[in-house]
Amino acid sequence: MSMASKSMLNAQALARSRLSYRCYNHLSKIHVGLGSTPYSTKNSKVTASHQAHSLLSPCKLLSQQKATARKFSQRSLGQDNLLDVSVDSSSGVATLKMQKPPVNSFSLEFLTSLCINLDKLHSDGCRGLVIGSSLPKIFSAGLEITEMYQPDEARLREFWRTLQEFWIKLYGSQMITIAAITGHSPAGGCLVSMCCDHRVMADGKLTIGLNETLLGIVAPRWFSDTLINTVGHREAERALQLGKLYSPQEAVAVGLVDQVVPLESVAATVESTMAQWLKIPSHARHLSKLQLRQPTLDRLLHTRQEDIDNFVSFITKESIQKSLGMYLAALKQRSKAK
Ligand SMILES: CCCCC/C=C\C/C=C\CC/C=C/CC(=O)SCCNC(=O)CCNC(=O)[C@H](O)C(C)(C)COP(=O)(O)OP(=O)(O)OC[C@H]1O[C@@H](n2cnc3c(N)ncnc32)[C@H](O)[C@@H]1OP(=O)(O)O
Repeated sequence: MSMASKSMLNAQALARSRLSYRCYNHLSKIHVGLGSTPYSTKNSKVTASHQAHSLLSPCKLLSQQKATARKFSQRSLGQDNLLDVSVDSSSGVATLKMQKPPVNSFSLEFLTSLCINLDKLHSDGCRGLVIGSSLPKIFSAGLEITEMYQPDEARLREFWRTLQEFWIKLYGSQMITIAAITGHSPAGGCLVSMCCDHRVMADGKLTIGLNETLLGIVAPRWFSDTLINTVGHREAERALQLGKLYSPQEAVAVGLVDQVVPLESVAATVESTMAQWLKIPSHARHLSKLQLRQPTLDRLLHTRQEDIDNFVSFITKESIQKSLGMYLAALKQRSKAK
């Protein structure tokens, strides 16, 4: 699709959009709440009135996110249930499974839904969060490349702002966060898992890493900061330049993931790790996390607009668009050849 026709479609979508945030929120299968509020769990049933309650209850949203949801909700209407979220009533631990076939790539709508759900879980008082995937062999393929290829600029800006928002929320989250990496986790997928406090990866023919340079693009500073904080400066230096995708065994050896276990043991390992973390006084644990992560968070928080401008100016360069186009074509070709 040409840039002009993509812009026109986006303009039409914006003009048509009459949907409220409440409609948007129906996209996610979420019924959460703690204490006296009803919620859906593996252990408890959800009644119709419970569902109505959770769908109607107001969420704490930044005004930016509300605007995003209103602006672009039309496009996301065809995609149901991007996330499967449940809360265990006894432990207060939420499980959020990404289910956006084929590869859980982060589009604007998906990122918005993730932000909304993080806010909701936090405001409902969840103590822990497990992030996983419902798709076999895929954690997440990272950013939706078509968001960056021949983009509409307004949408591109919103896309990046929402990614920043998601990273800020997750990296500094008060909840104990554990990534259950049961599939490939390149680029943005790796970033999301690195935002978590602990990573459990399935063994097998899977890869994880920041491979941006293989696409001809550069991981922004906050991606590389996150990697440096995870694996150390020297390893990050090599990995970022080479666009290194690690096998699970390589990833555990450099500390990119904390545990590698057989696929069938991932859930139990995550559960027992979470149980251990839950024993630590929450306030002290979160403050300790922030002591280490706040400087990294601040770096982006103080330069958000500049970061968006840099991203837009970089990604819309003709040479970068050409690289992205070639990478996308190669992906499609490989997929067709299977
Ligand atoms: C000095 C100046 C500095 C300035 C810096 C400023 C700003 C920074 C600028 C830019 C940074 C932007 C950051 C980007 C981070 C990213 O996340 S980019 C995305 C990177 N992701 C990848 O490279 C993963 C690509 N995908 C794969 O390798 C494989 O799909 C997989 C994940 C390993 C799964 O393999 P599998 O065999 O199961 O599936 P297929 O390959 O067959 O794919 C199925 C289907 O999905 C499509 N697809 C795959 N990944 C993506 C994607 N990320 N986005 C969109 N579409 C994707 C694939 O094309 C197939 O489609 P189909 O052919 O239509 O079936």
